[in-house]
Amino acid sequence: MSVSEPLLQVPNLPAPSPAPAVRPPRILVADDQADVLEALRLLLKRDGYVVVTSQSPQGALATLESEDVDLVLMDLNYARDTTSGREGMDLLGRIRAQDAALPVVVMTAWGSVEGAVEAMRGGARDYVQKPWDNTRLLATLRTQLELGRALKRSRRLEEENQHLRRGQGSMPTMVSESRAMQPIRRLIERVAPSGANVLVTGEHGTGKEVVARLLHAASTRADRPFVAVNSGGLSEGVFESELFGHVKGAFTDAKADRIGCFELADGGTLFLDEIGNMPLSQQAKLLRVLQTGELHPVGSSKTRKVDVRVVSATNVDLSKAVAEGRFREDLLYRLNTVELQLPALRERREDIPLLAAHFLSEHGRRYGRSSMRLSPGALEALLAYAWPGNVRELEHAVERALLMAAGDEVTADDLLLKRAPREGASRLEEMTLEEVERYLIERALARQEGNVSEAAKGLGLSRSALYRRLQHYGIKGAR
Ligand SMILES: Nc1ncnc2c1ncn2[C@@H]1O[C@H](COP(=O)(O)OP(=O)(O)OP(=O)(O)O)[C@@H](O)[C@H]1O
Repeated sequence: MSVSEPLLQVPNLPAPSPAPAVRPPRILVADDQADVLEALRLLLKRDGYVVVTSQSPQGALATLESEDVDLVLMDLNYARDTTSGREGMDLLGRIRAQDAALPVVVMTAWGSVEGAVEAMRGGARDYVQKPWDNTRLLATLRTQLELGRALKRSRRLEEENQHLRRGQGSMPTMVSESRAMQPIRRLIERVAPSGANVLVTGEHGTGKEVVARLLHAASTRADRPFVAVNSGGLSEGVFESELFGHVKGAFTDAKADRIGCFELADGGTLFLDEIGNMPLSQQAKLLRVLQTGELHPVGSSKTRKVDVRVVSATNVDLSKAVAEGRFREDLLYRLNTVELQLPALRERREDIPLLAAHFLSEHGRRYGRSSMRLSPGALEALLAYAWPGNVRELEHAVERALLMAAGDEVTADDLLLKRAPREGASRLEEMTLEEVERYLIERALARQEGNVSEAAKGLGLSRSALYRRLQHYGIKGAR
C-alpha cells in the first residue's frame, strides 16, 4: 500500500517581496549643554544616524519611553548646577532598569577616570572623554551598535526557538486522497500564496494545524516564522503578554522584556488555534491589532508595527457563536477572508488506509520497526471504527499498536478498537457485564498506553487485580 503524495504542488509561486529597507540606527544624545548637543547632532547625522537629543534626564527617559532608540550617548556630569552630581549615574541606572540590552556610552570630563570606571560598573558599555575625538567617538558608537544588534538578535532567536521547536521548516505531510478532501487541497493551493487570512474549521484532530502549516510553507512567507499559539486557552493576565509581549517591570513577574507571538511571527504566519474559545474582552484586543497592524507590548507606550498573516482554527461554529453574542462579527470577518472546512475522518473513510500506512511508516521508522504491516483484520477494524478523535486518534492507535504487536503484523487486537463501538454509550446496554468490564479495561489501558499501574489506578483496582482480569480476558499488550 502506498502513502499518498505528501507534497503540495504549488506551481508558479510569485517572486518573494524584496527585503525591507534597513532602518538607520537611532541614537539618543543626552547632555545639558546645547552647544554640545548641536555639535554631536551634526557629527552623527553626517555619519548616517538619526539623532534625538535631550537636555534633561527626565527628557531622556521620556524619549526612551516613547521612541525606539538603538543607543544612548549621555553626559555623565549631567547637571553641573545641581548639588548631588549624581544625576548622570542615576540616569544611567534608570536607563538600564528600563532596557538592560540598550547600549549606553557615557561621556566623562577629561581626566575623570574614576567617573568612567563607576559608569562601566553601573552598566555603561563604553566611555569617551570630553573633548572627544570624532574618529574615536564614531568607532566606539559603531562597535556598540553592532554589539547591541547582536545581543538583540540572540535574544530574539532564543524566544523564537522556544516557539518554533515543534518542527518548523519542512513541508508538512497531508494525506488527502479522498474525494471529500479534493476541494480542500485545491483551495489550499489557490490561497496559500495569496497571503489572505484563512479560518480553518473542523472537529478536533482533523488536521487544522497541518493545513495552517501547509498554507505557510506554500506561501511567500515560508522562510519567515510560523508561530502557533493556543489563543483560546489563555487567561486574561497572560493573553496580552503572550500575544503582544511585555517590557521589563510591566508587572511583578516581568523580569525581562518579552517578545510576543505577533512580533515573533513578523513577516510570517501566526496560527491562532482554538479561536472560538477566546473571551470577548480578548477578541476586542485582537481585533484592534488586526485592524491597525500595530500593537503595544504590555507596559510600553511605544507602538510597534507588524506584518503578519493570520491563520486561525476552531471546532466551534462561529456563525452560531456570533448569533449568540459570544463572538464578534467584525473579528470573524477579519479572520475568515477564506474559510476551509475540514471533514471529519468518518466522512472520508477512503483516507483511513492511507493514513494508517503513513503513520505506520512514520512511527515504524522512529521505533526501529520499519517492516511492520497491517493485517487485513486490522484494516477492517480501522475502517469500521467511528474515529471520534479523528486523525489524531488514528495516529495514536497505530503508534500504540506498533509497539504492542508481537510479530511483523499489526492485528486487529493490537489496535484495541474491537470493543470500542461506534456509538459507545448506546451499545453499553446491549453488553453483558463481562463485556462491559473488558471494554472498560481496554479503554483504560489504551488511555495509559498499555501501562498497567496507571490503568489500574484509573479503574480503582490494585495492580494484581488488574493483571488477573487481563489474564482472564486474554488482553494482550499491557506492560
Ligand atoms: N491529512 C493528514 N495527513 C497526515 N497527518 C495528519 C493529517 N491530518 C492530521 N494529521 C496528524 O494528526 C494529528 C492531529 O492533527 P492537527 O493537530 O493538525 O489537528 P487539529 O484539527 O489542529 O486538532 P485540534 O483541533 O485538537 O487542535 C497531527 O499529528 C497531524 O500531523
